[in-house]
Amino acid sequence: MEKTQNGETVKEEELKESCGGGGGDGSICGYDSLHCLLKDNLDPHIFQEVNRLLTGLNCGKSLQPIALPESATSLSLQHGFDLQAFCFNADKEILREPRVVRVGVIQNSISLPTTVHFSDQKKAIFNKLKPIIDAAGSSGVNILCLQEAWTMPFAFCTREKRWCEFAEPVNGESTIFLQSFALKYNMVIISPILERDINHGEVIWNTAVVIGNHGNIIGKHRKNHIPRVGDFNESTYYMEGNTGHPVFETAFGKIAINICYGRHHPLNWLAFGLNGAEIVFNPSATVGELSEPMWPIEARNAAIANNYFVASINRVGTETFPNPFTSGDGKPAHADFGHFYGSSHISAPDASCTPSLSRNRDGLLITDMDLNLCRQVKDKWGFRMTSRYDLYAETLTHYVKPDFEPQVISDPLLHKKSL
Ligand SMILES: NC(=O)NCCC(=O)O
Repeated sequence: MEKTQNGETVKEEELKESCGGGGGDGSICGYDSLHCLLKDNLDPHIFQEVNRLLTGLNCGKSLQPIALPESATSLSLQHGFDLQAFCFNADKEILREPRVVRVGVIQNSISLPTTVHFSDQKKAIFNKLKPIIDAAGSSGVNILCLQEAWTMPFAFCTREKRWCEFAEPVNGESTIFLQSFALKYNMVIISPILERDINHGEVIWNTAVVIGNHGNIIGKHRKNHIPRVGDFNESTYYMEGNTGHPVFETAFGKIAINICYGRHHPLNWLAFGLNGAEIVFNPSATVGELSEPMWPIEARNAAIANNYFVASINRVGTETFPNPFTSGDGKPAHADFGHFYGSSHISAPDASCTPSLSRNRDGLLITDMDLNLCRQVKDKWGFRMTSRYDLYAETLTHYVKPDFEPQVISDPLLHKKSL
């Protein structure tokens, strides 16, 4: 039997080949994303309704795409990266002007096999990113964020210490590389790297460096929560961060970075919100088998609960390592981490969200966001006002004490034998 796929007729067997998440090419049944799959296969009026439920409405409408300059679209065609752009509006206010900021996020696969010389691997990633950053810059992006540990393969599954050689100081090679783009395009750039802290015994951290639009280093944030799940053996390499929950006040708004696994921790999201973040970036590296059903939910929920925008970024592709490793689950040793499913997207405080970038291709997602929306949603829903922080402060104060006992009221009849 034959079916339609991306507008073309294909055999049903071929379609099945690329389904099931783990399907050969990493696509979703041959489609870049769930959004593309639904759009191509549903009647337009049914798709409109499904889309309303899946991605919400912003100021009463589905998100509108933005037209980008030809310089950006031609770079995406020439280099084969997904390029999408949308606009989040806010209501017009009487006293405040709109505060529209253009935000970009980049997802990418590594560029060379993990067996080649480390400096060649790093250089190849730099070269791959150049045209994507140029597309962002020439589109007028104000704040750009790259994916977690973007300079390297996500080698932490191996537990081999040699990958520590990818670590660099905050003012190292990758920062110098990005500073020139920040200056050229008047753009704030968030650069998540494996950091080596030279002044403190050469300790390694998982860090996001915030580069200002003048090419200056504004500061850094270190990943607060380190995964101990599946093949994410990151605690072998670095410790929980010691930078708290900083919000960086930039020329384009107040931003924060919640690095990858931190997205599973609602208090982590809350703390960035309490410090006044308007946009929280979540640079990540995660694989389909582990987290894909959680991916569209957690970021969106954080945006809603904390009245800020969330930009979620995940790398793409399957990375294979020289030596097989085990997952400690009794299954055979293997040499790849599984498929990093991309699907970067942006969520707004009003529960609307963009479609995702591709599941298997590099991509640049650009959104205009009117930051006035954050306060408008606060005023409408009153989450901050009704939050009862004093109540929870008390609960947590008790909980962290060694003599804490859970507040449980048992039914006195629970253990009585029935007559
Ligand atoms: N990089 C990272 O923290 N990954 C953990 C896996 C997950 O949170 O999905």
